[in-house]
Amino acid sequence: MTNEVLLRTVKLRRTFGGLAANDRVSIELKRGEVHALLGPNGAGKSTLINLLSGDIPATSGEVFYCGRDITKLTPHERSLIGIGRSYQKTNIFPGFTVRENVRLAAQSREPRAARIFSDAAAFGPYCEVVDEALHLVRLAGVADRKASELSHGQQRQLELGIVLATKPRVLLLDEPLAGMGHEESLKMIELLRGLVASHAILLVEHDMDAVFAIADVLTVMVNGVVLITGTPQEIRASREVREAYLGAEEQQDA
Ligand SMILES: Nc1ncnc2c1ncn2[C@@H]1O[C@H](COP(=O)(O)OP(=O)(O)OP(=O)(O)O)[C@@H](O)[C@H]1O
Repeated sequence: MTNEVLLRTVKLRRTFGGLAANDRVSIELKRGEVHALLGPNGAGKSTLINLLSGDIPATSGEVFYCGRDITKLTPHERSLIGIGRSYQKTNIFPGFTVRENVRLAAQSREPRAARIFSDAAAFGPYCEVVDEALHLVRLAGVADRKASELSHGQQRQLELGIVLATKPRVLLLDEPLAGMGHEESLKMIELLRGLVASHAILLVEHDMDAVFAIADVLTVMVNGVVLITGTPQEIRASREVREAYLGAEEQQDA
C-alpha cells in the first residue's frame, strides 16, 4: 500500500535578487515517511522549509496540501490546516511551565488571539490535546516544571510538543537534533520514529549518522535545485551525490 501524499510542491522557485535559492523544486511528503533534506550550506534547505510553512512567499510554482493549492496561504492558515513547523531558534517561553508552553500553542488554533489573557478555566478544552502532546514527547512527568529548568534535550522535546499541540499532520523540522548529545539525539530519533505512522515528517539535519538512521527518503539539494530523491541506500550509492555534495563541501573548506 502506498502512503498518502500530504504535501507536494510543483516547480517551486524562490529568488533573492538575482539568486535562485530554490528552483524547480518538486517534492512529495508522505504520511508514514521521514523525509530528510540534505545539502551543503546555502543549498536552499531552509528556504524550502520556509516556502512550505509559508514564512516566505514563492516567486513561482505551487504547494499542495492534501490536493489543495495552499501556495497563497499565510503561516497561520497553514498551521490551522495541519502544517506544523519548528524553528532553529527556540520558541519556548522559559518562565512558563512546560504545560503552559504547550497549552499556549494549542490555543493558537483559536481565532481570537486575546484568549491568551483570559481566565485559566477557559483552557479546559485544551487539556486533552495538551496531555497528548506532553505524552508524545515524554514530558508528562515534568509538565509543571518551568521550561528554563529543563535540560537542552528536554527543551528540544518541548519545542516538538509545542508543534504537536497544533495537531499537525505534516511536521517541518529544522535541525531537531542541534546541540544535542548522543543520548539525547537517540531519544529524539526514537520520538520522531514514533510519530511517523500518523505524520509526514520533513527534516533538515546536519548529523549524517542520525539522518541515515532515521530517514526513509532523502532529497539532496545543491545550489537551489534537487539533485536526487531516493532511499538511504540509493543516496549512499550515488556518485553524483558524492561528487556534488563533497565537491561543494570541499570548496567551502578551501
Ligand atoms: N532572506 C534572504 N535574503 C537574501 N538571500 C538569502 C535569504 N535567505 C537565503 N538566502 C540565500 O539563499 C541561498 C540558500 O540559503 P538557505 O538558507 O536556504 O540554505 P541552507 O541549505 O538552509 O543552508 P544552511 O545549511 O547553511 O542553513 C543562500 O545563498 C542564501 O545566502
